Amino acid sequence: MLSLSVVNNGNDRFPGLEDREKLSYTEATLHESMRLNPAVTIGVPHSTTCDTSVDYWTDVDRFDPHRFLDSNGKLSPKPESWLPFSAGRRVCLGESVAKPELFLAFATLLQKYRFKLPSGVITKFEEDKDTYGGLPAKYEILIEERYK
Ligand code: HEM
Repeated sequence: MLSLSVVNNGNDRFPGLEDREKLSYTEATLHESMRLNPAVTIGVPHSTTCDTSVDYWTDVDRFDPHRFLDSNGKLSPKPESWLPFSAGRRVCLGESVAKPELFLAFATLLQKYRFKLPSGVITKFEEDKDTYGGLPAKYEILIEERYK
């Protein structure tokens, strides 16, 4: 598995789409984030879709990017129960645009910054009940520059 620091190669370039296949863990992390907190709600509570159903995933509420990787650390084929872009007639027409864009933004942020939890802060993966659209509940994070 290649790390973002290898892609960084002395901080002289941003991650590109050519790195996508090599950065399987980064891609798997995005998949897992979208499984638990999809960016688009589809008119039914996310808890009723198979992305978060105990019938389709082991330890369904645990954040674990490894569920999208094979034994060699490569990205596995997309599971049928992974549906942040929906499926069938109403499938998202922008999936092939959104996924590479998300990869570039996420990989660039992770390459430049280190994201940490301040001591004593606990992550909250449940939805913020005060906002519409399934946004995650608010909690503090620390962001540090990796290279100065
Ligand atoms: C992370 C980003 C995105 C996610 C998670 C997402 C997810 C979805 C979902 C779940 C639906 C189905 C909604 C429903 O059935 O009610 C949908 C529909 C759609 N999406 Fe996206 N989307 C994303 C980005 C985009 C982008 C960037 C575009 C355009 C370039 C796009 C274009 C569309 C269109 C046109 C539909 C309607 C398809 C139809 O009903 O015929 N989406 N999207």
